[in-house]
Amino acid sequence: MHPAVDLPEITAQLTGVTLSYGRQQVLTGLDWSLLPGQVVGLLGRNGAGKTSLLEVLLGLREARAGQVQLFGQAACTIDDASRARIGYVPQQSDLFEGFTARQLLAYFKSFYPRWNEAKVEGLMSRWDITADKPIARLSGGQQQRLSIIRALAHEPDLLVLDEPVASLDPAGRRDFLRELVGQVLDRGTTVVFSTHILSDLERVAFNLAFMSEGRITCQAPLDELIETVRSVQGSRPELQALTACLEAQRLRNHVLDDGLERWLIRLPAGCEPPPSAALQTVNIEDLFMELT
Ligand SMILES: Nc1ncnc2c1ncn2[C@@H]1O[C@H](COP(=O)(O)OP(=O)(O)OP(=O)(O)O)[C@@H](O)[C@H]1O
Repeated sequence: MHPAVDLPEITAQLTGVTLSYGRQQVLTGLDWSLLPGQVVGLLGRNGAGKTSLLEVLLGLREARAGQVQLFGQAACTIDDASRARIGYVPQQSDLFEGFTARQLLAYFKSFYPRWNEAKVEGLMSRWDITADKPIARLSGGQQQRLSIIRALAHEPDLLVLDEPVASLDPAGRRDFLRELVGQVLDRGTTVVFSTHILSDLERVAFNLAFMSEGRITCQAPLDELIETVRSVQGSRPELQALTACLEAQRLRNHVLDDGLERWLIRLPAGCEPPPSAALQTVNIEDLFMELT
């Protein structure tokens, strides 16, 4: 008999998730898992379904089919103690505009067993948010920062951010990313956030999850993708033979005007293809264009 192994609890697990709005199918049998301490940048074109996916993940929207588990419970019926382990910054800020920042934070503090006042005070002063001004009179970027502070304050185990940096200036984005990384290193928080700003992802070398046609089509650390994904051109039989010989996985293929094809392939770890294979390296923008 094997000794019992203490496996870490999976933060979130989605299996065969399907979601439609009327006749429009947005999630199509999507599988995804998030592990403790993972920082995942969710990438997809406008309208790909990122917000819908994050809402389903959090149990805010019910999938038509499939299973969504959060901390080992069904996401739609999660208990209060587990819900308190989640921090969420939605794309549309839901701050109460009549409140001041101080009133808003005091209100939310009352819901959580854990609340890091020192972190709140530190971020409020570093991010230049006036505590006693009505939220409606803060700028869009300041409101977004306040929303991020609110989500970080109770030290969540899962932090979900839907385009959190959209209205932040470059200095604000850099500071936010530093805070995010600090959060993960200090507490092992699982973080998932959607973004269109690829340079921010390059700075932190997160895991990237690419969304296309209602599914997560590829997820891996950025540096691993840069190391292993290649573009190659040739006739279909040549490319078939090459990928078989290298034991590579085909991620995408395009038929070119001259009858040749261009394939995006993923090499197995440690594979060193011969120079004659003429493989081209790719960058993060190529990955976005090809995989979303
Ligand atoms: N409440 C809704 N009712 C009907 N259709 C919706 C609803 N919410 C989203 N959609 C549609 O579902 C699709 C996916 O939308 P979603 O907002 O999830 O995409 P997204 O990837 O977050 O987009 P973006 O990058 O532009 O924010 C879109 O075609 C959108 O029009």
